[in-house]
Amino acid sequence: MINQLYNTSLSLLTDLYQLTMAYGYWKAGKAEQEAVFNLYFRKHPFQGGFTIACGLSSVVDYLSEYRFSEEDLAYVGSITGNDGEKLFEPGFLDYLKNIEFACSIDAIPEGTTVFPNEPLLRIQGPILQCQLLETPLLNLINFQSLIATKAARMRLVAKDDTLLEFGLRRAQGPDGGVTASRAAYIGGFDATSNVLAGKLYDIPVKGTHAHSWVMSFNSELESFETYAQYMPNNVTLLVDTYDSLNGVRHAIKVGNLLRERGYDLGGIRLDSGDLAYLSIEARKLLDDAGFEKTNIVASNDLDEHIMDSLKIQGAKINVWGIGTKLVTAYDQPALGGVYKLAAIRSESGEWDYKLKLSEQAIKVSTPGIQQVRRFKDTKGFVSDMIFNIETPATGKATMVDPYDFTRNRSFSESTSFEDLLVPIFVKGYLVYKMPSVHETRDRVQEQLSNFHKGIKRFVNPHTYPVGLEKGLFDMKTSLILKLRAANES
Ligand SMILES: Nc1ncnc2c1ncn2[C@@H]1O[C@H](COP(=O)(O)OP(=O)(O)OP(=O)(O)O)[C@@H](O)[C@H]1O
Ligand SMILES: O=P(O)(O)OC[C@H]1O[C@H](OP(=O)(O)OP(=O)(O)O)[C@H](O)[C@@H]1O
Ligand SMILES: O=C(O)c1cccnc1
Repeated sequence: MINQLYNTSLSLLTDLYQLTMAYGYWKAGKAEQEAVFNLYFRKHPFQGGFTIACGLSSVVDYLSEYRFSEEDLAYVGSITGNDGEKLFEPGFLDYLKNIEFACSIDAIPEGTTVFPNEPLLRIQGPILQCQLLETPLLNLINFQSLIATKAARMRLVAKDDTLLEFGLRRAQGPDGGVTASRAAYIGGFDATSNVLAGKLYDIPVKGTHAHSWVMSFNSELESFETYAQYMPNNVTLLVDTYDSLNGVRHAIKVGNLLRERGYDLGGIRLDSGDLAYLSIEARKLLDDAGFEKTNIVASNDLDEHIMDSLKIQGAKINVWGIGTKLVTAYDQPALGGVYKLAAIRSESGEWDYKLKLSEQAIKVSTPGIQQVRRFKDTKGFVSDMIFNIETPATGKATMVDPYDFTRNRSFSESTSFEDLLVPIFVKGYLVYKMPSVHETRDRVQEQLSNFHKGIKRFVNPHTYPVGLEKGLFDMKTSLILKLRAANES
């Protein structure tokens, strides 16, 4: 079943309602009408002050193979409605068969720090294609951005310590495990225990051993000696099977044997008990025996908050093994990214801007062909302005807080900036060279270092200013008024 999952075409990795809408567009003769959608989220995960964009590489892979196979079409053709009759006409299946991906996509590169309401992806093309892509694009970006963000939070606490991702066994299925390993690496982890992710994504793989190894021998010491004998260049010994500090003493004995053979004791791993107390005592034992360089690895349901607490308690842990709470994003298992229609090309060739109303201001979508301009000064990034590329500000740019129009900021023409969205596909052709996973990982740290530390704290983080360019704000406001008036009567 699992092999079958990964050998299949993934065009049907969408919700049925995307296909029914696509059918409707096709029947109404609107399939090729040009549309623009934005993919964005409304709130940072983990009550944090930043999010890391991740998943674009999977989007590129997905779209590079985008086509409906004969099997896909046979299945779609077999879907029935409430009356048991086929939902889709053969002519529509032929249309799907001949689909060639023809959209243009602009996106914020993976590894960039992003904020609510900023389009991570902008998709422009035939409305039928844009519609079919809503679900897979959200699936790919939401989860990976969530995990990269969680990992980046752990990196902030770990500082220069080593972070190992151990999550595969607790992950949300095979793909949840493999993509989480990649996103965790991008977010700042150093290695994963997930061998398939290592092979697929060129991520370093690392690991220790389990309790079962120790339990399979008559004594802990014998298990350590045997491990060291066969893998002298990879010895990190799990010491807590029976008694952690006694385990450390056994590890030191094995360390001395290793030294006689020209090797060294790489580390010990603590996996239960009071990790602050045990790591401090273990450090003393190791140092007193001359093993100052031996690592102390800790694992056991860790997250950024426990790590923080352990650091405050003076724990002597310098390698952190983290699984469940990272790869399942335990305290917030989903990023609420959405995909909203922002414009449709009218018959006269003009853009007809679109907006979704809501009772809640935060849920009113923003129209326009959006780009994000990130302004910076000598100390780093200062604010982001979302603007409509069809009506860019000339001269001084004014940015309005979308939730309080009395608050605005102006930027002179000389303020330096960077426009975040870059072309990925132009009318179906890939024009973007995907950076390596290692470059993307570096980008995360480089980006974060340019933001004020207030957005990186865990408790009541500072809200980084993101606003709408005044022209776009005014256009949105008048569209809201127009739609409210039209829907009142
Ligand atoms: N000094 C500490 N300060 C804060 N949290 C800690 C400390 N030491 C361990 N923890 C965390 O406390 C949680 C539970 O640890 P606890 O000692 O209760 O379980 P355990 O050692 O796994 O128990 P068991 O021996 O039954 O497996 C884990 O998430 C662990 O990471
Ligand atoms: O706690 P996490 O952050 O999820 O990290 C992964 C956990 O998986 C292992 O435990 P498990 O009991 O599955 O196997 P073991 O016998 O190797 O300890 C490992 O010892 C960690 O405790
Ligand atoms: O290598 C390890 O120590 C490891 C791997 C997976 C899960 N827990 C621990």
